[in-house]
Amino acid sequence: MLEVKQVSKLYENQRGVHSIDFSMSRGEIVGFLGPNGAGKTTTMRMITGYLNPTHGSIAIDGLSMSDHPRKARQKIGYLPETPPLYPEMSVQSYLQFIADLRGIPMKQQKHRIGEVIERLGLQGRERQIMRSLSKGYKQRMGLAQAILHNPDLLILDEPTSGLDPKQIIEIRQLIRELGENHTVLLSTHILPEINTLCNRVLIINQGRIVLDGHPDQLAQSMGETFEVSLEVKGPREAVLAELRSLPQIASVKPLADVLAAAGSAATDSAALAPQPNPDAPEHGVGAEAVPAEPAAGQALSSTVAAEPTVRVLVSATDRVDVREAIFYRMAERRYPILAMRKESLSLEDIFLKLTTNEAIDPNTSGDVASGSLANNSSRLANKSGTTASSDKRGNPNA
Ligand SMILES: Nc1ncnc2c1ncn2[C@@H]1O[C@H](COP(=O)(O)OP(=O)(O)OP(=O)(O)O)[C@@H](O)[C@H]1O
Repeated sequence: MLEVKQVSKLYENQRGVHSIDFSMSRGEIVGFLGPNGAGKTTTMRMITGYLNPTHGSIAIDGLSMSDHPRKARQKIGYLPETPPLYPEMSVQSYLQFIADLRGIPMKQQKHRIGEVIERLGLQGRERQIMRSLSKGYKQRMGLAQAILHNPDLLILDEPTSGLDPKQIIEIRQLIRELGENHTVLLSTHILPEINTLCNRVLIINQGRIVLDGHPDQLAQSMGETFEVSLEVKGPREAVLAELRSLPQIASVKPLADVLAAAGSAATDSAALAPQPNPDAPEHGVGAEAVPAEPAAGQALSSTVAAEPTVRVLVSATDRVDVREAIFYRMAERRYPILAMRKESLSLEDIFLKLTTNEAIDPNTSGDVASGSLANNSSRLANKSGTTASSDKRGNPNA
Protein backbone atom coordinates (compact mmCIF):
# COMPACT_ATOMS: atom_id res chain seq x y z
CA MET A 1 0.00 0.00 0.00
CA LEU A 2 2.80 2.41 0.92
CA GLU A 3 6.48 2.18 -0.05
CA VAL A 4 8.95 4.65 1.44
CA LYS A 5 12.38 3.97 -0.02
CA GLN A 6 15.59 5.55 1.23
CA VAL A 7 13.85 8.88 1.77
CA SER A 8 15.82 11.84 3.13
CA LYS A 9 14.82 15.43 3.66
CA LEU A 10 17.44 18.13 4.00
CA TYR A 11 16.21 21.50 5.20
CA GLU A 12 18.31 24.58 4.55
CA ASN A 13 20.68 24.13 7.42
CA GLN A 14 19.74 20.80 8.93
CA ARG A 15 18.58 17.28 8.23
CA GLY A 16 14.88 16.56 8.71
CA VAL A 17 14.98 12.79 8.11
CA HIS A 18 17.70 10.48 6.90
CA SER A 19 17.30 7.40 4.66
CA ILE A 20 13.87 6.41 5.95
CA ASP A 21 12.89 3.02 4.63
CA PHE A 22 9.62 1.22 5.37
CA SER A 23 6.50 -0.13 3.75
CA MET A 24 2.92 -0.68 4.87
CA SER A 25 0.48 -3.37 3.79
CA ARG A 26 -3.22 -2.86 3.25
CA GLY A 27 -5.20 -2.99 6.49
CA GLU A 28 -2.34 -2.18 8.85
CA ILE A 29 -2.69 0.43 11.60
CA VAL A 30 0.83 1.63 12.23
CA GLY A 31 1.82 3.87 15.14
CA PHE A 32 4.56 6.37 14.42
CA LEU A 33 6.42 7.32 17.59
CA GLY A 34 9.26 9.68 18.26
CA PRO A 35 10.36 12.51 20.52
CA ASN A 36 9.91 16.17 19.51
CA GLY A 37 11.86 17.02 16.38
CA ALA A 38 12.46 13.36 15.46
CA GLY A 39 11.01 13.76 11.97
CA LYS A 40 7.43 12.43 12.20
CA THR A 41 5.72 15.44 10.63
CA THR A 42 8.39 15.75 7.96
CA THR A 43 7.87 12.09 7.01
CA MET A 44 4.08 12.41 6.99
CA ARG A 45 4.17 15.57 4.90
CA MET A 46 6.38 13.85 2.33
CA ILE A 47 4.07 10.84 2.18
CA THR A 48 1.09 13.12 1.59
CA GLY A 49 2.90 15.07 -1.13
CA TYR A 50 3.05 18.37 0.80
CA LEU A 51 6.86 18.22 0.86
CA ASN A 52 9.25 16.82 -1.71
CA PRO A 53 11.96 14.46 -0.48
CA THR A 54 15.56 15.52 -1.16
CA HIS A 55 16.40 11.89 -1.92
CA GLY A 56 14.47 8.66 -2.26
CA SER A 57 11.02 7.72 -3.48
CA ILE A 58 7.49 7.31 -2.15
CA ALA A 59 4.78 5.23 -3.81
CA ILE A 60 1.13 4.83 -2.84
CA ASP A 61 -0.43 1.64 -4.13
CA GLY A 62 2.28 1.48 -6.79
CA LEU A 63 1.84 5.12 -7.85
CA SER A 64 4.97 7.22 -7.51
CA MET A 65 4.33 10.45 -5.61
CA SER A 66 6.86 12.35 -7.74
CA ASP A 67 5.62 11.02 -11.12
CA HIS A 68 1.86 10.93 -10.45
CA PRO A 69 1.25 13.34 -7.56
CA ARG A 70 -2.45 13.97 -8.27
CA LYS A 71 -3.38 10.31 -8.60
CA ALA A 72 -1.24 9.32 -5.63
CA ARG A 73 -2.74 12.07 -3.42
CA GLN A 74 -6.21 10.93 -4.39
CA LYS A 75 -5.49 7.73 -2.48
CA ILE A 76 -4.52 9.55 0.72
CA GLY A 77 -6.50 11.24 3.45
CA TYR A 78 -4.49 13.54 5.73
CA LEU A 79 -5.34 14.90 9.15
CA PRO A 80 -2.63 17.40 10.11
CA GLU A 81 -2.04 18.14 13.78
CA THR A 82 -4.31 21.19 13.46
CA PRO A 83 -7.38 20.30 11.37
CA PRO A 84 -7.68 22.57 8.31
CA LEU A 85 -11.12 24.04 9.08
CA TYR A 86 -12.78 27.30 8.13
CA PRO A 87 -14.42 28.52 11.35
CA GLU A 88 -17.14 30.58 9.60
CA MET A 89 -18.41 27.66 7.54
CA SER A 90 -21.10 25.26 8.65
CA VAL A 91 -20.39 21.54 8.90
CA GLN A 92 -22.44 20.85 5.76
CA SER A 93 -21.01 23.66 3.61
CA TYR A 94 -17.43 22.81 4.62
CA LEU A 95 -17.87 19.19 3.59
CA GLN A 96 -19.42 20.32 0.30
CA PHE A 97 -16.41 22.57 -0.27
CA ILE A 98 -14.01 19.65 0.40
CA ALA A 99 -16.07 17.39 -1.88
CA ASP A 100 -15.63 19.95 -4.69
CA LEU A 101 -11.89 20.18 -4.01
CA ARG A 102 -11.61 16.41 -4.06
CA GLY A 103 -13.50 16.22 -7.36
CA ILE A 104 -16.36 14.11 -6.02
CA PRO A 105 -19.09 14.25 -8.74
CA MET A 106 -22.05 16.49 -7.81
CA LYS A 107 -24.50 13.61 -8.05
CA GLN A 108 -22.59 11.61 -5.45
CA GLN A 109 -21.81 14.45 -3.06
CA LYS A 110 -25.06 14.46 -1.07
CA HIS A 111 -24.94 10.74 -0.48
CA ARG A 112 -21.24 10.66 0.43
CA ILE A 113 -21.47 13.66 2.78
CA GLY A 114 -24.46 12.01 4.49
CA GLU A 115 -22.46 8.80 4.94
CA VAL A 116 -19.47 10.59 6.45
CA ILE A 117 -21.64 12.70 8.76
CA GLU A 118 -23.23 9.52 10.07
CA ARG A 119 -19.92 7.67 10.36
CA LEU A 120 -18.39 10.42 12.46
CA GLY A 121 -21.43 11.04 14.63
CA LEU A 122 -22.04 14.54 13.28
CA GLN A 123 -25.79 14.11 12.73
CA GLY A 124 -27.81 17.08 13.94
CA ARG A 125 -24.83 19.43 13.58
CA GLU A 126 -24.98 19.93 9.81
CA ARG A 127 -25.90 23.62 10.13
CA GLN A 128 -23.64 24.39 13.05
CA ILE A 129 -20.84 26.91 12.43
CA MET A 130 -17.52 25.16 12.98
CA ARG A 131 -16.17 27.86 15.27
CA SER A 132 -18.77 26.80 17.84
CA LEU A 133 -17.79 23.11 17.74
CA SER A 134 -15.94 21.59 20.70
CA LYS A 135 -12.33 20.46 20.18
CA GLY A 136 -13.47 16.85 19.92
CA TYR A 137 -16.03 17.69 17.22
CA LYS A 138 -13.46 19.80 15.36
CA GLN A 139 -11.26 16.70 15.34
CA ARG A 140 -14.18 14.71 13.96
CA MET A 141 -14.48 17.31 11.20
CA GLY A 142 -10.76 16.89 10.53
CA LEU A 143 -11.30 13.16 10.15
CA ALA A 144 -14.40 13.78 8.02
CA GLN A 145 -12.46 15.87 5.48
CA ALA A 146 -9.71 13.22 5.47
CA ILE A 147 -12.04 10.33 4.59
CA LEU A 148 -14.59 12.13 2.41
CA HIS A 149 -13.08 10.94 -0.89
CA ASN A 150 -12.78 7.42 0.54
CA PRO A 151 -8.98 7.14 0.39
CA ASP A 152 -7.12 3.86 0.90
CA LEU A 153 -4.47 5.34 3.16
CA LEU A 154 -5.07 7.63 6.15
CA ILE A 155 -2.23 9.71 7.58
CA LEU A 156 -3.14 11.08 11.02
CA ASP A 157 -0.76 13.47 12.78
CA GLU A 158 -1.41 13.29 16.54
CA PRO A 159 -5.16 12.77 16.15
CA THR A 160 -5.93 12.86 19.88
CA SER A 161 -3.64 15.74 20.85
CA GLY A 162 -5.34 18.33 23.07
CA LEU A 163 -8.54 16.34 23.59
CA ASP A 164 -10.09 15.56 26.97
CA PRO A 165 -10.19 11.90 28.13
CA LYS A 166 -13.75 11.32 26.92
CA GLN A 167 -13.00 12.82 23.51
CA ILE A 168 -9.80 10.75 23.30
CA ILE A 169 -11.79 7.54 23.84
CA GLU A 170 -14.31 8.58 21.17
CA ILE A 171 -11.68 9.52 18.59
CA ARG A 172 -9.72 6.31 19.25
CA GLN A 173 -12.90 4.32 18.70
CA LEU A 174 -13.46 6.15 15.41
CA ILE A 175 -9.89 5.44 14.31
CA ARG A 176 -10.34 1.77 15.20
CA GLU A 177 -13.48 1.68 13.04
CA LEU A 178 -11.76 3.54 10.20
CA GLY A 179 -8.94 0.99 10.43
CA GLU A 180 -11.41 -1.70 9.35
CA ASN A 181 -11.57 -0.18 5.84
CA HIS A 182 -8.41 1.90 5.60
CA THR A 183 -4.68 1.55 6.05
CA VAL A 184 -3.66 3.99 8.79
CA LEU A 185 -0.39 5.65 9.77
CA LEU A 186 -0.80 7.70 12.94
CA SER A 187 1.74 9.67 14.90
CA THR A 188 1.35 10.08 18.63
CA HIS A 189 3.20 10.93 21.80
CA ILE A 190 0.84 8.75 23.83
CA LEU A 191 2.43 5.33 24.21
CA PRO A 192 -0.66 3.42 25.43
CA GLU A 193 -2.41 4.64 22.28
CA ILE A 194 -0.06 2.43 20.28
CA ASN A 195 -0.97 -0.60 22.35
CA THR A 196 -4.70 -0.03 22.06
CA LEU A 197 -4.86 0.95 18.39
CA CYS A 198 -1.91 -0.33 16.40
CA ASN A 199 -0.76 -3.69 15.15
CA ARG A 200 2.67 -2.30 14.36
CA VAL A 201 4.91 0.46 15.67
CA LEU A 202 7.67 2.48 14.03
CA ILE A 203 9.98 4.47 16.30
CA ILE A 204 11.90 7.36 14.78
CA ASN A 205 14.74 9.21 16.48
CA GLN A 206 17.01 11.93 15.13
CA GLY A 207 15.60 11.43 11.64
CA ARG A 208 16.15 7.66 11.51
CA ILE A 209 13.84 4.70 11.98
CA VAL A 210 15.27 2.89 15.00
CA LEU A 211 12.62 0.23 15.53
CA ASP A 212 9.90 -1.48 13.53
CA GLY A 213 7.70 -4.28 14.87
CA HIS A 214 4.59 -5.53 16.61
CA PRO A 215 4.10 -3.79 19.98
CA ASP A 216 3.97 -7.11 21.86
CA GLN A 217 6.92 -8.66 20.08
CA LEU A 218 9.19 -5.66 20.57
CA ALA A 219 9.63 -6.28 24.27
CA GLN A 220 10.60 -9.87 23.69
CA SER A 221 12.92 -9.16 20.81
CA MET A 222 14.77 -6.57 22.85
CA GLY A 223 15.33 -8.77 25.88
CA GLU A 224 18.05 -11.38 26.03
CA THR A 225 16.16 -13.78 28.24
CA PHE A 226 12.70 -14.84 29.31
CA GLU A 227 12.15 -13.60 32.85
CA VAL A 228 9.60 -14.40 35.51
CA SER A 229 9.21 -12.77 38.88
CA LEU A 230 7.93 -15.18 41.44
CA GLU A 231 6.68 -15.22 45.02
CA VAL A 232 6.64 -18.63 46.66
CA LYS A 233 5.75 -19.71 50.17
CA GLY A 234 8.25 -22.20 51.50
CA PRO A 235 11.68 -22.65 53.07
CA ARG A 236 14.00 -20.25 51.33
CA GLU A 237 16.99 -22.46 50.56
CA ALA A 238 14.82 -25.39 49.49
CA VAL A 239 12.76 -23.20 47.12
CA LEU A 240 15.89 -21.70 45.59
CA ALA A 241 17.46 -25.15 45.17
CA GLU A 242 14.34 -26.52 43.47
CA LEU A 243 14.16 -23.60 41.06
CA ARG A 244 17.86 -23.81 40.23
CA SER A 245 17.59 -27.53 39.52
CA LEU A 246 14.99 -27.02 36.79
CA PRO A 247 16.29 -27.42 33.23
CA GLN A 248 16.70 -24.26 31.15
CA ILE A 249 16.93 -21.97 34.16
CA ALA A 250 19.83 -19.57 33.64
CA SER A 251 19.68 -17.82 37.00
CA VAL A 252 17.54 -17.39 40.11
CA LYS A 253 18.04 -14.05 41.79
CA PRO A 254 16.42 -13.50 45.19
CA LEU A 255 14.82 -10.07 45.31
CA ALA A 256 13.88 -10.06 48.97
CA ASP A 257 12.79 -12.70 51.44
CA VAL A 258 9.73 -11.54 53.22
CA LEU A 259 8.35 -13.29 56.24
CA ALA A 260 4.67 -13.38 55.61
CA ALA A 261 3.86 -14.34 59.13
CA ALA A 262 3.49 -10.95 60.69
CA GLY A 263 3.73 -10.74 64.39
CA SER A 264 6.39 -13.38 64.64
CA ALA A 265 8.70 -10.47 65.46
CA ALA A 266 7.15 -10.44 68.85
CA THR A 267 7.53 -14.16 69.40
CA ASP A 268 10.63 -14.98 67.42
CA SER A 269 12.86 -11.98 66.88
CA ALA A 270 15.73 -14.19 65.76
CA ALA A 271 13.68 -15.43 62.82
CA LEU A 272 13.06 -11.86 61.67
CA ALA A 273 16.59 -10.60 61.93
CA PRO A 274 17.98 -9.81 58.46
CA GLN A 275 19.76 -12.90 57.17
CA PRO A 276 22.89 -12.65 55.06
CA ASN A 277 22.09 -13.78 51.55
CA PRO A 278 24.73 -15.73 49.69
CA ASP A 279 23.33 -14.52 46.36
CA ALA A 280 23.42 -10.82 47.12
CA PRO A 281 27.07 -10.05 46.42
CA GLU A 282 27.05 -12.15 43.28
CA HIS A 283 23.96 -10.60 41.75
CA GLY A 284 23.98 -7.23 43.41
CA VAL A 285 20.33 -7.33 44.31
CA GLY A 286 18.66 -6.72 47.65
CA ALA A 287 18.23 -10.22 48.94
CA GLU A 288 18.28 -9.74 52.65
CA ALA A 289 15.42 -10.97 54.78
CA VAL A 290 13.14 -8.04 55.43
CA PRO A 291 11.22 -7.81 58.68
CA ALA A 292 7.50 -8.22 58.34
CA GLU A 293 4.93 -5.45 58.31
CA PRO A 294 4.21 -4.02 61.78
CA ALA A 295 0.82 -3.34 63.40
CA ALA A 296 -1.57 -4.36 60.57
CA GLY A 297 0.43 -7.50 59.86
CA GLN A 298 0.68 -8.39 63.51
CA ALA A 299 -3.03 -9.01 63.60
CA LEU A 300 -2.40 -11.91 61.22
CA SER A 301 0.08 -13.64 63.48
CA SER A 302 -2.45 -15.87 65.09
CA THR A 303 -3.90 -17.10 61.79
CA VAL A 304 -0.96 -17.27 59.37
CA ALA A 305 1.70 -19.91 59.77
CA ALA A 306 5.25 -18.61 60.17
CA GLU A 307 6.22 -19.70 56.66
CA PRO A 308 8.70 -17.51 54.79
CA THR A 309 7.88 -16.05 51.42
CA VAL A 310 10.66 -16.15 48.87
CA ARG A 311 10.71 -13.59 46.07
CA VAL A 312 12.95 -14.20 43.09
CA LEU A 313 13.61 -13.18 39.53
CA VAL A 314 14.04 -16.28 37.38
CA SER A 315 15.74 -16.05 33.97
CA ALA A 316 15.53 -18.82 31.41
CA THR A 317 18.00 -19.74 28.74
CA ASP A 318 17.09 -19.25 25.05
CA ARG A 319 13.98 -17.26 25.97
CA VAL A 320 12.17 -20.47 26.95
CA ASP A 321 8.87 -19.95 28.73
CA VAL A 322 9.54 -21.74 32.03
CA ARG A 323 6.33 -20.84 33.84
CA GLU A 324 4.68 -24.26 33.52
CA ALA A 325 7.81 -26.07 34.68
CA ILE A 326 8.00 -23.80 37.70
CA PHE A 327 4.34 -24.30 38.48
CA TYR A 328 4.49 -28.10 38.38
CA ARG A 329 7.74 -28.33 40.40
CA MET A 330 6.44 -26.02 43.13
CA ALA A 331 3.13 -27.89 43.23
CA GLU A 332 4.98 -31.22 43.47
CA ARG A 333 6.97 -29.95 46.45
CA ARG A 334 3.87 -28.31 47.94
CA TYR A 335 5.36 -24.80 47.91
CA PRO A 336 2.41 -22.56 47.01
CA ILE A 337 3.05 -19.92 44.33
CA LEU A 338 1.55 -16.69 45.62
CA ALA A 339 2.43 -14.65 42.53
CA MET A 340 4.05 -15.27 39.18
CA ARG A 341 4.51 -12.62 36.50
CA LYS A 342 6.25 -12.61 33.15
CA GLU A 343 8.57 -9.61 33.11
CA SER A 344 8.95 -7.63 29.92
CA LEU A 345 10.01 -4.23 28.74
CA SER A 346 7.10 -1.87 28.43
CA LEU A 347 6.75 0.16 25.25
CA GLU A 348 7.78 3.10 27.42
CA ASP A 349 11.02 1.32 28.42
CA ILE A 350 11.75 0.59 24.78
CA PHE A 351 10.97 4.12 23.69
CA LEU A 352 13.20 5.64 26.36
CA LYS A 353 15.97 3.18 25.66
CA LEU A 354 15.98 4.07 21.99
CA THR A 355 15.41 7.80 22.18
CA THR A 356 17.34 9.01 25.21
CA ASN A 357 21.11 9.24 25.72
CA GLU A 358 21.84 6.19 23.58
CA ALA A 359 23.26 7.60 20.38
CA ILE A 360 22.07 5.83 17.29
CA ASP A 361 24.98 4.34 15.45
CA PRO A 362 24.15 4.58 11.73
CA ASN A 363 26.19 1.47 11.10
CA THR A 364 24.02 -0.61 13.40
CA SER A 365 20.64 1.04 12.92
CA GLY A 366 19.63 -1.73 10.53
CA ASP A 367 20.02 -4.27 13.32
CA VAL A 368 18.12 -2.07 15.71
CA ALA A 369 15.27 -1.62 13.25
CA SER A 370 14.77 -5.35 13.07
CA GLY A 371 14.50 -5.52 16.83
CA SER A 372 17.79 -7.20 17.65
CA LEU A 373 19.13 -4.85 20.27
CA ALA A 374 21.45 -6.96 22.29
CA ASN A 375 22.56 -5.66 25.63
CA ASN A 376 19.88 -5.59 28.18
CA SER A 377 21.89 -6.09 31.32
CA SER A 378 21.65 -2.53 32.59
CA ARG A 379 17.88 -2.85 32.62
CA LEU A 380 18.12 -5.99 34.72
CA ALA A 381 20.36 -4.19 37.15
CA ASN A 382 17.92 -1.31 37.22
CA LYS A 383 14.95 -3.55 37.67
CA SER A 384 16.53 -5.43 40.53
CA GLY A 385 17.56 -2.18 42.13
CA THR A 386 14.12 -0.73 41.70
CA THR A 387 12.43 -3.77 43.09
CA ALA A 388 14.73 -3.91 46.06
CA SER A 389 14.29 -0.25 46.87
CA SER A 390 10.56 -0.33 46.37
CA ASP A 391 10.46 -3.29 48.75
CA LYS A 392 12.16 -1.11 51.27
CA ARG A 393 9.85 1.79 50.59
CA GLY A 394 6.91 -0.49 51.17
CA ASN A 395 8.30 -1.72 54.45
CA PRO A 396 8.80 0.84 57.16
CA ASN A 397 11.14 -1.48 58.99
CA ALA A 398 13.50 -1.99 56.08
N1 LIG B 1 10.52 24.00 7.60
C1 LIG B 1 11.61 23.60 8.26
N2 LIG B 1 12.79 24.22 8.11
C2 LIG B 1 13.90 23.81 8.77
N3 LIG B 1 13.91 22.78 9.62
C3 LIG B 1 12.77 22.11 9.83
C4 LIG B 1 11.56 22.49 9.16
N4 LIG B 1 10.57 21.65 9.56
C5 LIG B 1 11.15 20.78 10.43
N5 LIG B 1 12.45 21.05 10.59
C6 LIG B 1 13.42 20.33 11.43
O1 LIG B 1 13.40 18.97 11.04
C7 LIG B 1 13.49 18.12 12.19
C8 LIG B 1 12.26 17.19 12.23
O2 LIG B 1 11.11 18.01 12.51
P1 LIG B 1 9.62 17.42 12.53
O3 LIG B 1 8.67 18.56 12.68
O4 LIG B 1 9.43 16.53 11.36
O5 LIG B 1 9.66 16.54 13.86
P2 LIG B 1 8.45 15.87 14.65
O6 LIG B 1 8.91 14.49 15.00
O7 LIG B 1 7.19 15.99 13.90
O8 LIG B 1 8.41 16.74 15.96
P3 LIG B 1 7.14 17.14 16.92
O9 LIG B 1 6.76 15.89 17.65
O10 LIG B 1 7.72 18.18 17.81
O11 LIG B 1 6.04 17.66 16.03
C9 LIG B 1 13.58 19.04 13.39
O12 LIG B 1 14.94 19.20 13.72
C10 LIG B 1 13.00 20.35 12.89
O13 LIG B 1 13.58 21.46 13.56
